[in-house]
Amino acid sequence: MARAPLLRIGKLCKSFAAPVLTDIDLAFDTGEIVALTGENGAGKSTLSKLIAGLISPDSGEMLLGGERFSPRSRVDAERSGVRMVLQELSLVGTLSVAENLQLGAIPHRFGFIDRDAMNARARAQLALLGLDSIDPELPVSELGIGQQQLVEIARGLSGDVKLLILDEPTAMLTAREVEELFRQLALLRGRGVTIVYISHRLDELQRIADRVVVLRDGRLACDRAMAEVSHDEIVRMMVGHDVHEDEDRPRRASGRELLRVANFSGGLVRDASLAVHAGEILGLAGLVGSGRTELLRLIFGADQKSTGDLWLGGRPARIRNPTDAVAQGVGLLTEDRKSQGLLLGQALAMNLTIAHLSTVSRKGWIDGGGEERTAQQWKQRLRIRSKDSAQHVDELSGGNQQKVLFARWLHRDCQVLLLDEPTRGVDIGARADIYAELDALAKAGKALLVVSSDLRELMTLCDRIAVMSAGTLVQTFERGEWTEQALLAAAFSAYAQTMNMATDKAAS
Ligand SMILES: Nc1ncnc2c1ncn2[C@@H]1O[C@H](COP(=O)(O)OP(=O)(O)OP(=O)(O)O)[C@@H](O)[C@H]1O
Repeated sequence: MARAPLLRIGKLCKSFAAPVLTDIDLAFDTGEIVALTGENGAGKSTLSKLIAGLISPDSGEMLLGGERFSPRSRVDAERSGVRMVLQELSLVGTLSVAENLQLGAIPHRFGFIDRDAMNARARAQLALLGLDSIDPELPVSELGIGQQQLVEIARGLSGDVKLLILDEPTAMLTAREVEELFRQLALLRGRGVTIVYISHRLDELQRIADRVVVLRDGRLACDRAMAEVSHDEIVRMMVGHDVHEDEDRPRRASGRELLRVANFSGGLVRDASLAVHAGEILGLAGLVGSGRTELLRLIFGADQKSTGDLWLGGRPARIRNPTDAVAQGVGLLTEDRKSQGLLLGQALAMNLTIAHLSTVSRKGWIDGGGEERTAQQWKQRLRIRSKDSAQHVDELSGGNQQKVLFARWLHRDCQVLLLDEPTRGVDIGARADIYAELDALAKAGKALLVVSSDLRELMTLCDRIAVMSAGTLVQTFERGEWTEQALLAAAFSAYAQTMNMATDKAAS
């Protein structure tokens, strides 16, 4: 007799202003990894939030282990063994790793926090993901962003977990951390945990998942064994057409120098020098934590440099803060869209135009009609999905939020654009759209400096790639010169040197 699935979903529907999920029928078996994918705004997070009790369906039903399952809150779902790790980090930076792991259930003894018990429990939780090297007493803010993401996942593993939903879990992880996560997920599957894995990275899905579920416009477009479907078929089911990315195009012709930095130091960054010319895209590769984001922030004036000189358009310039940067034609698309970029409680239109208010205001007053026309134009051009341009950005899907930030800087029409992980959380079709926009910007004579953890992305987009390692710019490659292996070797080089020095010292 066939075993009943762990979770069965029948005719599930959810609308906000418009239908977001329609008649979803699905079943998840015990101990399988299911890939959940689809375009930005297709309804993946909404489906997961329904399962995890964060929101309630309008109609339809769920059965968990054969019993009716209608969680009224996240805690309610967690009591039944259903947990979700959200796309955005929700850790409290000032609290320790252990405190974050046990928020809401911190052990007490004689009325005082029992730190030994708390740290011991935290160590056991971290060990579940092979994170034995993380000190549970460290404040979370002192961990790199990849490690914070892993702590967030470890938190999802506390208690008795039957079903674990991971929303874009690898967006901020290094290749090594991804491997470790995959190893641990395979172990969890072996122990009978069902894992729903949401991602736009199809290569990862193909490696890890047993089954693939594709949502398209809130409906089920595919539910098949992963081994039966090809990469191209999944893309077609997601976006409705083929998507091609061209890694072999020639180098763009570049013009005069628009940005030069010399001997920049500050934070992690040491003595960094580079130049970007009109019409070219310079990539910044390196491991997570190598100082790429920090370098962009120093250039933009978001962090203060200790040394360094800067030239814009060939002239010496000073950028003391982001306002200075924007006034001088320099924009920064941030990696952490929630804390550093988006105005969450504000309308999409406002978020789009905030960096260039003079285009939508007259005599100091916002021209509502102009703002609306501008917003419509960008919505169409980047295919941003929202009810209307008054919708608050926190109601948009993650990928659509990213497109709003990108549109903001396109609208600002900067001469120099710094982009940190520009396609994070963006679906495959939209990614190709963003590549085309970046290409058009370069062809229009802008200078672009792009940080990405995805080497294939840099190899597709860039004319040159500079590699950072442990805070230093170690090598720059021209298009045609690089290989994936050479870029990786450069990214590891400064760490390898430090290790060799430490080994030599220990030996002598
Ligand atoms: N609280 C809300 N209020 C109004 N609309 C919402 C709300 N939450 C989600 N939506 C809408 O539901 C649709 C589906 O969003 P959802 O976040 O589920 O998409 P997704 O497939 O997870 O996208 P992504 O890949 O970008 O994360 C979007 O159009 C979004 O604007």
